[in-house]
Amino acid sequence: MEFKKEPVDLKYELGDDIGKGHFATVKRCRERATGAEYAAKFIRKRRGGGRRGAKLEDIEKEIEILGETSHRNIINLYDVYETNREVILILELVDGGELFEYLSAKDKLCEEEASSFIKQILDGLEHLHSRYIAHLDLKPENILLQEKGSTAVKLIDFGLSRKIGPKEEHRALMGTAEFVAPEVVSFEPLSVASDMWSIGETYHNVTAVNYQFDDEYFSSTSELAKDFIRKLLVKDQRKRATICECQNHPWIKPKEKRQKDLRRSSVINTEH
Ligand SMILES: Cc1ccnnc1
Repeated sequence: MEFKKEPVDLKYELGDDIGKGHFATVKRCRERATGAEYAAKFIRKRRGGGRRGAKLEDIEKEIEILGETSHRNIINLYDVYETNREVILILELVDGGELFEYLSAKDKLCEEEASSFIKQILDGLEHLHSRYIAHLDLKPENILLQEKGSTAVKLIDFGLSRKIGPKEEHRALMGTAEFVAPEVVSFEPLSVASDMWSIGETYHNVTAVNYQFDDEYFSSTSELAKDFIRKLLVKDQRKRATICECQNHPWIKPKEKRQKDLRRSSVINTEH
C-alpha cells in the first residue's frame, strides 16, 4: 500500500494530544485549507528486530479494515501519510469522551437510554460482523461519544481488529485482560463472537464466567437487561448470543409497549 510521503503538517495544523492507541498517539488537527477538524493518529513503525512499534503489516490491516467500513457508529478514515518512523492516519475527530464515563457520571440512568446506547454499539458491530470483521479490543476507552453533549456513539481503535471468516481460525493472545473473552485467555480460536463477550463484559466486572449480579447494582435493573447480558457472558462462544440475536432481544427491540414501559420504569444505579 502506498501512503502520502509529503509532511503531514503541510496540509494539517497539529494540535494537542487527545488519546493513545497501540504504539500510537492521537492528536487533534485542523485542515489548513478548510478549518475542518480531524484526529491524526501517529503509529510508530517497528524497526529492526525490536518489539516496540507496530508491524507495518498490522498497520496496513487496520487501514484496510477501516477502508472497508462506512457506518455512523464506526470511526471514519480520511487519509494516510508515512514517514520513515511512523504511519499517520487522518481520522474523524471523536472527542466526546468515553461513553461509559458519561453513563457513570449520571446519578440515575434509565434503561431506555442505556439500551439506546447499546443499540448503537450493536449497529456498529453488526456492520463489522456482517463483513467478518472482529474488533477484538472492545472496551470503554474504545467506545466514545462523537462530541461533548452528543449521544452519537463511535467505535474506535481498530489496531487489533481482524477479518475472521466463518471457517477461519485465528488465535492470538491480545486485547485488554479485563474485557477479553474466555477464548482469548485460553488461546482458543477467536471469532466475531469474541466481541459479543466484550460488550456484555463492558457492563460488568466479571470475575469469572460464573458472575453474580451484585444486588446493590442490579436491584432495580429489569430482568430483560439482566437476561440480555446473561446471554452475552457465555463461555462457549458457539452458544453466546450473536449480533442478530442481540438486535432482536426484547431489551433492545421491545416486542410490545409493555416491555418499553418495563424498561422505562426501572433504572440502573450507576453509583460506584
Ligand atoms: C482518540 C481518538 C481517535 C480517533 N479520533 N478521535 C479521537
